[in-house]
Amino acid sequence: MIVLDTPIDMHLHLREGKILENVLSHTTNQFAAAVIMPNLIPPVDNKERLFNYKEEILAKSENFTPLMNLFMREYSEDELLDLAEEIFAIKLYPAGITTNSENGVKSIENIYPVLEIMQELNIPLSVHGESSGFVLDREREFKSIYEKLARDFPKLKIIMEHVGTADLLYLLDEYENLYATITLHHLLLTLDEVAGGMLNPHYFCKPIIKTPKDRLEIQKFVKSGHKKVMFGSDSAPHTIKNKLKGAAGVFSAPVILPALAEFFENDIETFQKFISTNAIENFNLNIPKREVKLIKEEWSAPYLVGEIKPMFAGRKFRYKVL
Ligand SMILES: NC(=O)N[C@@H](CC(=O)O)C(=O)O
Ligand SMILES: [Zn+2]
Ligand SMILES: [Zn+2]
Repeated sequence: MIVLDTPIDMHLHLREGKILENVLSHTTNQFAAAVIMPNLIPPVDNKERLFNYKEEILAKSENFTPLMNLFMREYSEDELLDLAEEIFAIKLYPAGITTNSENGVKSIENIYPVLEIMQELNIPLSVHGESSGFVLDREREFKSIYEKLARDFPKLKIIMEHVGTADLLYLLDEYENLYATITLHHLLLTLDEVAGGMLNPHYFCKPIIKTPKDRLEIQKFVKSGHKKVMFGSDSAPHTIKNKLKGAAGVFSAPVILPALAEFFENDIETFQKFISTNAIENFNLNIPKREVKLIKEEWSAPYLVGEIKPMFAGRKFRYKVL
């Protein structure tokens, strides 16, 4: 049996209404807490929307702590003073770069005053780091922006979300204030699973899953137990209908712990760091303790959750969440 202490998903999309109802238990079965992304329509970028969204999640879950993120815009100091205790971080989406990011940031300079205040108030910055260049180069092209942000705001904790390009990981040891989340799909898949055979739209996401070399480096960082590397699923449900229209996002929530248990087999200590301890220590998180257990028993991933097709649909795993 594997016993995990207080697993945390540091990057999660739950949506609202019916989709939220369908997907939420797949996360709360496995995680004590999750960082909830704010890219709804309209975005979660004010107190009322934040409170209502958190309420909706709490009303439909038990023993689960949603750590709320705000959608980046030009906030005033008063707004942030009021909200600082209510949020985990503020999420920066470059405008138009991913799902529901049309209201995102057009020029990073515009939000420098906000970043200044966040640094003062100790509010972390979460970033979807992609340029608008060639699809495989977008994360690499964002590297200099991460470096500039890290230098200009040395006390601001900056999370490079869903890192899929090895080059970004090397920044972790160069800049004290940079952190990274890693998804299940960037850890286990390559572009071959997306487009190497029959096109698999269910594995299409931003940033796009990259090369075997990137995957190998990501796996090395994760296996090393690097303190600044944290699990963030970026589980991003879209209905099959929308996936077939080209929506970006992998719905991985149902299979996370069984898949990671196989990946980490025999190294539960590193599994524990990646899935919880690193995040708790990096961000001084205070989450009610909850143990999650896996037993060594064959388990099949669901084919369908509502109208959403999960990652590894129907695949057999050697571990089952109790
Ligand atoms: N990762 C994705 O491809 N999609 C996410 C947005 C995001 O995290 O960029 C979504 O909300 O669907
Ligand atoms: Zn993103
Ligand atoms: Zn995301």
